[in-house]
Amino acid sequence: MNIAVLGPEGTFSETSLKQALTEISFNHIFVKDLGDLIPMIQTGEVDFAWLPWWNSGIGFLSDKNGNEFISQFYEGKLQIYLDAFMPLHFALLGQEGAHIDDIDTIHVNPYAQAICKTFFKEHSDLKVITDSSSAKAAKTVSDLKNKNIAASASVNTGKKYNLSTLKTSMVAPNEEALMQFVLFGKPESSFSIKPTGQKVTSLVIENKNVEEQRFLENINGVEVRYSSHNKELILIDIYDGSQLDDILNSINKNKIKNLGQYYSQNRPHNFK
Ligand SMILES: O=C(O)C(=O)Cc1ccccc1
Repeated sequence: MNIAVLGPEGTFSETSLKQALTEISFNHIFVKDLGDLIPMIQTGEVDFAWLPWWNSGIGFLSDKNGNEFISQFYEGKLQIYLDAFMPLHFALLGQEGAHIDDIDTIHVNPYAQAICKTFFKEHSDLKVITDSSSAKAAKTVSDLKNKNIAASASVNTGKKYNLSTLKTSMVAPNEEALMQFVLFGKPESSFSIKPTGQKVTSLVIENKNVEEQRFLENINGVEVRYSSHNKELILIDIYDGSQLDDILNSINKNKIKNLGQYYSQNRPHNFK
């Protein structure tokens, strides 16, 4: 089984994929950009791909053109087969011997600035350069060998690229950066794994005429997440035994797309 995932070696995506799929053997194929994952599925180059989908700090993720992946799932023929939640520990990494006060430039993935808001507010003098992934940022900084340039990626990824840790966490305590990754593919793909975790059905609903968008709420035990860019899309995750009728009655549903029923790993309890 081939799974496309964001590279190079050491991305948060790769780490979470390996943690989520310990039971089965698979090959991972690295892509350079998150925007490459959906096309890899559509052209049939791979059957499955692993995508960072939603984050507790920034909501649904978008590609570099600003298109939310949830919109692309809503419009395309894609299904979720599994998901997993993992906290992100962005560390500040630099050359060996560098001191945090030496740093004037930082390489980050496109989402780190929004996720580590407090850090970047407190260090507004830093020049920020965006790379396609945290591991790409670490690799670039390692190759540059300049004591003034740092990267943000995990501590382990720093070790992989011979960088030392200048600060173990760039995520402020009040910014718990929980990331939801999903394994997705075409609806006809077959995938079997021993079920663990919470059984979930995800629906995307076009929600026209909604005045006020909230971020995440729990209505009668049903978790509802709102897309922030595309004001018309909401995601509803239904758990076994939940009351969905009230919600479906309370929204003006034009179209519903079922993204599939799957098992969810490490889903936080406050989602239920
Ligand atoms: O850059 C990485 O390491 C990724 O796996 C992608 C990603 C996207 C958003 C937050 C953290 C990681």
